[in-house]
Amino acid sequence: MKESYQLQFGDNMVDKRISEDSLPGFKRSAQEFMGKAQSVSEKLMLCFARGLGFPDDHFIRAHDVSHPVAQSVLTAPVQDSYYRAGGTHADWDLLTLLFQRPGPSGLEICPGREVVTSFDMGDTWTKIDFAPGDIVCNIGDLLMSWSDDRFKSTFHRVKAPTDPETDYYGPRYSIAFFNQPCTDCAIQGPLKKYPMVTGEEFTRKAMERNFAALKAKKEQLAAASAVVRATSTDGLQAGPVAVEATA
Ligand SMILES: O=C(O)CCC(=O)C(=O)O
Ligand SMILES: [Fe+2]
Repeated sequence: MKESYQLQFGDNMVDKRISEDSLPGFKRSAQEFMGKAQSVSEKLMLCFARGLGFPDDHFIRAHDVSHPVAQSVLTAPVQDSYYRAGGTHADWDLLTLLFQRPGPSGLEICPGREVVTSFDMGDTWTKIDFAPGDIVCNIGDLLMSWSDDRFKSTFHRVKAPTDPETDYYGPRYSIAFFNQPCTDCAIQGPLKKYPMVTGEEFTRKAMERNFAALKAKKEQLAAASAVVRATSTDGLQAGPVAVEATA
């Protein structure tokens, strides 16, 4: 089971906040946390902008604080599934900051992944262990596109525990801070490899692509399990025939 609570800056949260009565102090500490996550993001945005030859505030202006979404994700282990949080994916935003306490494992990344492999077949995964105070920063598809593919988005997954010796089986809490672009910003890399799109167009297309990929993956899994069912049914039918033959 996976449960998540989403927080945003500004008016988007009016009427959606957990009330002060039910969780005293939560609003204040959540806002403080988001402000800090935003300022870490802006420092990174400045570095990436400089690296690409853009003005220092190029990405910062395109990520007005009324747009980013911080998503707090609570996941409990699904022991019979290879995937836990949402399967293999790259985020579609500019940068994602990941926060979690040391201990609960699961996050794995695939650095330098060759895009030629289909989804995660044959990929090599690296486990990420968090030390106290660590923040993991994943590059998203938006930065990949905005850098003319110079910075590759990070494929990652949260894997279900399979090894009692090394894996964590308890409830898993993590916070992802997604830096999503303003709807009206103009997105194009310095080399103009891709046509210019607005933040709204980029996000809409990324969502469409992700949902199509998810649908294709589900269909592929359904087809694979149909083959397994058919094979095991064949096996059952072969049993009595063999018994009859030997009887
Ligand atoms: O829970 C995590 O560590 C990662 C979550 C994630 O990849 C996502 O929400 O996009
Ligand atoms: Fe992610």
